[in-house]
Amino acid sequence: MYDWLNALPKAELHLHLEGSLEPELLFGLAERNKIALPWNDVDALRNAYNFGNLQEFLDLYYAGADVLRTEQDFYDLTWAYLQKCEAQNVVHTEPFFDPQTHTDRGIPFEVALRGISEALADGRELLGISSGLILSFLRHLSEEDAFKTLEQAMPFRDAFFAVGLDSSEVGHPPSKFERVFAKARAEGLLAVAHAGEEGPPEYIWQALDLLKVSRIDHGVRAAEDPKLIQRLIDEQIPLTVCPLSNTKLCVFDDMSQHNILQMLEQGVKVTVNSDDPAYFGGYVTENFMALHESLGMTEDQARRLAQNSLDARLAR
Ligand SMILES: Nc1ncnc2[nH]cnc12
Ligand SMILES: [Zn+2]
Repeated sequence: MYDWLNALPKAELHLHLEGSLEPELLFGLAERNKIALPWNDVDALRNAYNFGNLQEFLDLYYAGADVLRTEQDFYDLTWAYLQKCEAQNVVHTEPFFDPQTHTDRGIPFEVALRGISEALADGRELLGISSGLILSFLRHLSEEDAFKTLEQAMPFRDAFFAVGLDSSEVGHPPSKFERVFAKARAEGLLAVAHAGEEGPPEYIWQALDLLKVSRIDHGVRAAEDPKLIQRLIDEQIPLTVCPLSNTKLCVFDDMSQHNILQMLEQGVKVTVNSDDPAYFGGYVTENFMALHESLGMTEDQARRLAQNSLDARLAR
């Protein structure tokens, strides 16, 4: 089944580039940039990948991203991810880039963006993988900070097709960024947002009504609100679901409890994605495989999930 799932053409619509930083590359970049790490070796770092919730993961994820310093580092990170895409027949990808993770440490916006954009261009040319980049705001930071980030991005407007919203969800509702998203949309950017990962269904309503998103990232807590589920079905709003992420971050205690196939059968436009594959134990194919092993996902269901991902592409 693994090889069959791997060969299925698919799109990835929920991937944080910083979350694809494998421990081996992390150690390699630390050595190249002469950065001392708090872990003795790759195995010690991997052993730290035990998370009780989203925040515990984010603390390690931001610490890991500190090894990314130069344009070449961002190129290497993105290129390594694209090679995984090629190996798993991911024909199209729409990754997130969180500039604040880097600008707050003194890395210029354009250094990170240039490395990422060059790798995506090479991915198109050399691997035939189409892509579009999402400028994502860190929601634990202020509205003012997000406005500043949007302003920094404007000289590079054409490098992005959408804005997104990620990081610590609870306590940072979409409403906090209503005005920033309005400005981004006025610039012609589309909008997506993480909502209903750890946060309540109300955050999904806000993302739809206040941020006017075209897609919801995660959204698994929509299942608690039948009216919301009906709206997602009626309007065919895609959810970018990340099964291995949800179990690693204890959104579900076990994969056997995941609700993605239930939503699929209800008619919700759900897709399968890897979120932060280096930290959660696998890329897109491993996420599909986990659904097969723990939930009995059939080939027909896998085909529909893959087709949903191709239908839900926003970058052209
Ligand atoms: N799963 C996730 N939720 C929110 N922010 C993130 N940043 C990276 N991964 C994330
Ligand atoms: Zn995410």
